[in-house]
Amino acid sequence: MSDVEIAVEKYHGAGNDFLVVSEAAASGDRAATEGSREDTADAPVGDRFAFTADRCDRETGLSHPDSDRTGADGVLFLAVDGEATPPRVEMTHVQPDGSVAEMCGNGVRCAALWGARELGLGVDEPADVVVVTPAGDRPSTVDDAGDHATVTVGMGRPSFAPWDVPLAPDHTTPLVEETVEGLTVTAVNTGVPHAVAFVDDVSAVDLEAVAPPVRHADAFPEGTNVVLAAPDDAGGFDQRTYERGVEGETNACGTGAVAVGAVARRRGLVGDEWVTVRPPGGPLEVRVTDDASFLRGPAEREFQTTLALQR
Ligand SMILES: N[C@@H](CCC[C@H](N)C(=O)O)C(=O)O
Repeated sequence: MSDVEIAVEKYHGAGNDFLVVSEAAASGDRAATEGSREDTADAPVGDRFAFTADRCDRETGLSHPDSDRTGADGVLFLAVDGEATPPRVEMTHVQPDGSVAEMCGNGVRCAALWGARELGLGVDEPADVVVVTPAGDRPSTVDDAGDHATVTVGMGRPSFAPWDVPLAPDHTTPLVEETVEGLTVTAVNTGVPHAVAFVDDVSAVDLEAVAPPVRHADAFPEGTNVVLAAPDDAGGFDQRTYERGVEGETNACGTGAVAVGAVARRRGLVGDEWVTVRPPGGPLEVRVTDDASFLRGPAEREFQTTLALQR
């Protein structure tokens, strides 16, 4: 066993926070450009799942004076291909429960900002970056790639189809406004599954109590995120999300915000325009059309630090 040092950064998008590990260090690329090959090994993190559970813990995980929260909602393992046009960032999002998320809207914004920063792009003019996820490519535009950026992401076409959500095989039609474990929800996949419940007031619901039975319901064989939405006075929506993988409420959920937009559009509450969705961590803009959806919001880099790992 030997000690290796790895660089870890922390980013967040509307308070949905992530540790970022550059997979470039795995191949030695980054070390080569920084002239410190001796400090890195072939893979920056040997056991990604143990690393994520350990460093994301809200009590005992990674803390830093430049961040007001210990731990994180997950780890983004990122690799950038700066030769591609536009550049591509491959994202593997490991969650605290050891699962790998197929998509993450806030994570994609952070990954796009990270990629732009790695390549020195997005400062004088907006930079296009494609984030590669298991759910497909997510074309992104990074504006103002300092520590605080605005990133717009093409989120693909939301699907209510039972096989896409996915729903259990006995569901042959979309699950729309049905009561599941006491909550009336509509199921939609925006890269990952969401059960969206429209309520009068999101803050009046005990989310930690009502969400787990829905998250684990038989209707959702791969589980689901559980989203509360309520129209606000300005034509937008308040949002709260209980996330699968984190197994708790997060400050924001980008795929969840798009799910709110998709369900609101299906209910005839909005059309194809941009609407504001407000999770506790700050506003996000979403737009849903017949064959596409978009997410726009902040991405911020909080700090970089070095960790010594035993391998
Ligand atoms: N926070 C995310 C969603 C991450 C994935 C989710 N927890 C799942 O397992 O489905 C977002 O911003 O979209």
